[in-house]
Amino acid sequence: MALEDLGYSKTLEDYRQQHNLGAFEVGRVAQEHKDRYVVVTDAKTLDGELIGNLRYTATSRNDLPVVGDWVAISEYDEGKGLIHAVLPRFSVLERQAIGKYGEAQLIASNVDYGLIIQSVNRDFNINRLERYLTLCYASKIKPIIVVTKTDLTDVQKVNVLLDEINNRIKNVSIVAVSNKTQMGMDDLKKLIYKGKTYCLLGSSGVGKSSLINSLSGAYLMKTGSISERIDRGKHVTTHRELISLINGAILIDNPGMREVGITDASGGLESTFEKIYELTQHCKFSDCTHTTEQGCAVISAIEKGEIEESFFENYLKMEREKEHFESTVAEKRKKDKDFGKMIKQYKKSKNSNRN
Ligand SMILES: Nc1nc2c(ncn2[C@@H]2O[C@H](COP(=O)(O)OP(=O)(O)OP(=O)(O)O)[C@@H](O)[C@H]2O)c(=O)[nH]1
Ligand SMILES: [Zn+2]
Repeated sequence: MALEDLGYSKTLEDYRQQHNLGAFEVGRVAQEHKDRYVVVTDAKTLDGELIGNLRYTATSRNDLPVVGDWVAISEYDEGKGLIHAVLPRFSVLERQAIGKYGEAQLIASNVDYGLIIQSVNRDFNINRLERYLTLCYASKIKPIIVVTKTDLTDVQKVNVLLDEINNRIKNVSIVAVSNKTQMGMDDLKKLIYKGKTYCLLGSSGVGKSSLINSLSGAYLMKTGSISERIDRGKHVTTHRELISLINGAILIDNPGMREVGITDASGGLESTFEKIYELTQHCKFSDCTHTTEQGCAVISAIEKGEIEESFFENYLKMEREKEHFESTVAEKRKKDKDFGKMIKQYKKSKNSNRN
């Protein structure tokens, strides 16, 4: 596959030349295992390992390749490659590291568009939609909202849902589709662009696997809830994380992506809740808490029906979470720093004892 079809760009090629990486091949990381990476180049698929220098100079796991990364690689043996460098990322998707609150873990990089999926039935939840939206904005991923399973309800109900989304969420494309009847799929396909990378965000069972099948034009994914799959006693046969879509686009679907929640969303909230940020500029008091103050522009907008109260409540909830997350990150950094200091002190005293 040509590198451009995998999403390779002139910016990356310029970087490669400027950093004397021209002697190596370039490829895109399609899978990440413990110490090995499956890398796709224009000619073949390589089983890549990191050169020692890359491993030892990495200051954190985030300096190591993730799915979606572009890397400089050389083939040293049939099908085996050495990864020399990770090219700059234009977007990263991260999530809170499991069991380590306040720490982010990279899931994928260089994603252009995030398809935020919700189904019209019980999954539909506008607050959660804003959560995924914020995650996209924080990750520099352009969001597209996809409402699935429209065949399960009537057109009017779908329109009510679409109105509800349109009232709260501005400047984002919204498409309603059915994987079953393929209704609306042509509209969605118009938003799938050549050489661009997509990811799917949404709860379990909303139809992500079915959508991959619809958008790849192939039966790549077994669908059905986890229990359905266990009943059938079968799992997805081939493990793919970098998937070719119609129109020459790419989709990243790795296990981490399916569990993504919200991590450090600073920056993202300003975009999702732009209207509220605008209003707060007009509050009478600069330290307004927007709860009981006279002259609060937010309260007044809610009273006038200009914004929904639930929209504001979701904003407050997410702001609080963000603050909590940021404070745990700060605490963790401080702890690490204190620990570093302690080690230094210990070494110093050991040295002076020796003298
Ligand atoms: N009626 C209807 N059913 C759908 C549609 N899309 C998916 N389904 C069904 O919903 C169930 C879940 O679909 P999946 O595509 O496996 O959902 P998923 O989001 O990939 O689920 P996880 O793998 O658990 O994350 C399956 O039984 C599908 O057949 C749709 O548009 N209409
Ligand atoms: Zn206020």
